Amino acid sequence: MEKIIVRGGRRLNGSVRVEGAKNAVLPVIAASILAQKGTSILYDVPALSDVYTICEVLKYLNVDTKIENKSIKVDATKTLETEAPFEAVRKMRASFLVMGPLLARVGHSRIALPGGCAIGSRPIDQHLKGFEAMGAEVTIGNGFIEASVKGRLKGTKIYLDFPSVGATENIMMAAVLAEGTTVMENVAQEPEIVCLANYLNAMGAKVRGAGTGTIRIEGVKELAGAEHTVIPDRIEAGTFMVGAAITGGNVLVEGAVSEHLRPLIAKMEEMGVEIIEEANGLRVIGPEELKPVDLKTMPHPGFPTDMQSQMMALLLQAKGTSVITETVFENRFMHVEEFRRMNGNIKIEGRAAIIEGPSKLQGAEVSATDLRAGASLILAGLVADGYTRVDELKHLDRGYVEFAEKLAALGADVERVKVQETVETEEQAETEEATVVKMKPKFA
Ligand SMILES: CC(=O)N[C@H]1[C@@H](OP(=O)(O)OP(=O)(O)OC[C@H]2O[C@@H](n3ccc(=O)[nH]c3=O)[C@H](O)[C@@H]2O)O[C@H](CO)[C@@H](O)[C@@H]1O
Ligand SMILES: C=C(OP(=O)(O)O)C(=O)O
Repeated sequence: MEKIIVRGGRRLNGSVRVEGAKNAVLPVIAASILAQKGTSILYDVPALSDVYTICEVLKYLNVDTKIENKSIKVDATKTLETEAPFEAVRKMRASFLVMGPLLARVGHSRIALPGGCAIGSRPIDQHLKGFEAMGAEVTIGNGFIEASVKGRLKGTKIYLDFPSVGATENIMMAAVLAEGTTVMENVAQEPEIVCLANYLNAMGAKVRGAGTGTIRIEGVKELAGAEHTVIPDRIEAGTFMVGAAITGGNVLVEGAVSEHLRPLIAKMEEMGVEIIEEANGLRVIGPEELKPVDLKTMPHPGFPTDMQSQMMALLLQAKGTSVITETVFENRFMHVEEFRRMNGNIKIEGRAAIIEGPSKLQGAEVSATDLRAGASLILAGLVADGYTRVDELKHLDRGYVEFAEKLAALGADVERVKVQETVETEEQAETEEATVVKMKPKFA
């Protein structure tokens, strides 16, 4: 079993470069399926387990991918398969994003139902509503969702009940090859949507309005592979910004785009954190004392749910009471129990978490309940007394490249180790200690 072990007490100093965004690269790789001719080359691709997972899904669909040095070549010119089995979809819900492109290009797709996940039930009704509105017939059975259309999908007007990021992306990818014009309303406005639209347009699509509440797509007959650079990861950037703030450090987060981080910057400044825009990123300087704030997670440009647990770690260090309300996911407070193990003073009331600070955090054995929780527990460990050991790193590896190594380069006392649990009998337990072997992360 692997763990990250942190010893609290060091300030972060120096600079760190953010990777390409996980939540942008996954839909972009899925969109590559739409290219009937030519090869796509994507740049600034992060070495995350999720990227390998989506490439595995593409392999089932007979799409070739080749990862090389932060770039990836995607060739979708062979005859496509249209079925993605559960073993491909279970690791990552974003695998479902292949449905829109398949439906658009070959008129059929059968994808295993993604199933539940640590942060809530996460239905896909809005994706399906969009496909059906464009003329697809959707059936659900035996753990699969099957969608098919005779001929091409038809452009239409679609109003989403909620600005779902995944539904906006999936429907947008379906609509680019539809006959006629599709107008999507109440859509997600996240920077990752704009990144996807730019890639689709580079492939020959006609998408307008991405980044606003209404997207208008004129369907085209064919798309070709294109080159595209993935935007910087605003959540990884935000995580390091919190790292600087929580330790009272001074860190330049290279590649952080202030426009993408407005809600986080606003809240951190309210807390007394100094954030300076520099030519190549954002400099974050932690104050001696942090002020409490209230925040509510919302679709972009509201406060991102993917930064909720990191902000909770920070608010545990603020002097006074803060309230975080989670409105995007129904069950995204699993990390609270883990923070409590570290002596964090947090109460849950429905969708709100009430945080009393400053909590004198103590190192403890904790589990990453999801990928952001993993990062947040490590952040809390940076200021806790003694050693914090975080396990379930498979979640962390979905969203962070070399997280421990990057923190160590900023001066944190942190390392990733492999713990070989060799203890088999009680007798052995008295004589043998678990062996700790330092190792590089799996996806470096
Ligand atoms: C790979 C990726 O980009 N993941 C991000 C994406 O996830 P994802 O695309 O899954 O998130 P959505 O925006 O779709 O989900 C937001 C909310 O809408 C609900 N919903 C969604 C679709 C649907 O058909 N029906 C429905 O009810 C979900 O259950 C959830 O409560 O956006 C989330 C919200 O910013 C982020 O936390 C995730 O990191
Ligand atoms: C919830 C997240 O991702 P996913 O939608 O891939 O589970 C996340 O990135 O925090």
